[in-house]
Amino acid sequence: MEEEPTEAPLYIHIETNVFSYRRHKRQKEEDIAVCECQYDLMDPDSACGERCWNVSTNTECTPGYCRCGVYCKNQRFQKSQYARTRLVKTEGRGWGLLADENITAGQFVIEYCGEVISWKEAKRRSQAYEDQGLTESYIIYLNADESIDATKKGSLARFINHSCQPNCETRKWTVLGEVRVGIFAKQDIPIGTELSYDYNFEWFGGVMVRCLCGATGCSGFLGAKSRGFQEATYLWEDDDDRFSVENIPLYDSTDDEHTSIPKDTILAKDEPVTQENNSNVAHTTENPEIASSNEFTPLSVEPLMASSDELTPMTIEPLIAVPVGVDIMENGLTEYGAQYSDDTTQNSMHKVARLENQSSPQNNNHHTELVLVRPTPKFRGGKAKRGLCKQLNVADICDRLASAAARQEILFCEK
Ligand SMILES: C[S@@+](CC[C@H](N)C(=O)[O-])C[C@H]1O[C@@H](n2cnc3c(N)ncnc32)[C@H](O)[C@@H]1O
Repeated sequence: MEEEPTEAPLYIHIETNVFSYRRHKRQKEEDIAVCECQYDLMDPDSACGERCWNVSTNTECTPGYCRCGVYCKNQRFQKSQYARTRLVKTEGRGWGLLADENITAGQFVIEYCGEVISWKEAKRRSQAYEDQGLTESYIIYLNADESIDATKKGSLARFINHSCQPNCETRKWTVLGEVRVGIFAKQDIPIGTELSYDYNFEWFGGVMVRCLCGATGCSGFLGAKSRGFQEATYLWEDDDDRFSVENIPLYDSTDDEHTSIPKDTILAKDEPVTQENNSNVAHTTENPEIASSNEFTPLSVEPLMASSDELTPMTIEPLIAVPVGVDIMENGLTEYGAQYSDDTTQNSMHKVARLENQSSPQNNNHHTELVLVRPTPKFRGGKAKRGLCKQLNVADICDRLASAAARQEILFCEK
């Protein structure tokens, strides 16, 4: 079925994300999540294994801040601890990536690296690639604001094809303050098997690609279940809010809305692309000691903006701390307590991360609503800034309401 590669695809091979439109974030010390693991020679899992807090929140340990030191096993993105893989030419689906060793369920296979770009830029590039007649798409969503474009620069993950019955999945991890996207094995994968994941959540919109994955129950097109696809093919009713902003999940791995751009994404004809480490046969990705960084995101959501002359001054309360602590009990339930205080910023962040995380790696089937626990904003002098209350002009607001009933209701309440 598979042929050996004949000619090397053109792209620049990278093993760390490239930041094209903004700087790489610098992690502040107070934002570093420090776990409680301590290496015990007799217990290999003690060095940041499944029981590590950071692992359970999809956060990598920060070197220098983990007591397990060099034994810490939770720095896989940072150390590019990839599975061994190699390129193959497939029939009808271009290049693909094979497992070049037996991979076990849950194993980190490879990071999806590319250029981290804004959502706007992704949209622009997607159109440009399409206009250039490029037939493969390499842009995936990292989060609501950013995408990863592996069209010109990327890791071998860019060659992983879609399947409606995939053996891998994407997961987002926070690494040194940046979100990054990893491909993880959903099941044991024997050597020589083609790797695949479901593009359904990553489709960006645009040209439809007929899916040739061959799976029973194949959805027919790449990303056919994605929001982008449905938006492009569905006739909207006015009151249809299935894809309203409120319904857009916050970021996360296998279940959230990644997006791969439409089909025609690729290299500018006038900008030839080169491949570092150029080889036209197999690329292996075993343990390169290089760091990388980034992740996916969904949806084309136009910001809800109004021009200033349409707006009545409103009371704007800063988002202030919910005065409770939140904890996850061992059984996965959420526990609320009164342990929140100004100096628990780090803890709160950790807890939020833990909540977010429940819907991904180890608990992919358990979707938990995100409970947002925002730390009280700190200001110089250590005092929290409280709400700035401006007076609402209720009559003016009412003037702008189409419904008389709503106007009356508001005026009545205001009285
Ligand atoms: C991220 S690239 C995957 C690598 C690509 N095959 C290559 O040669 O570089 C995504 C593109 O591969 C093709 N592709 C991936 N999975 C496919 C599938 N199941 N059926 C048809 N085409 C597929 C589509 O053209 C898609 O835009």
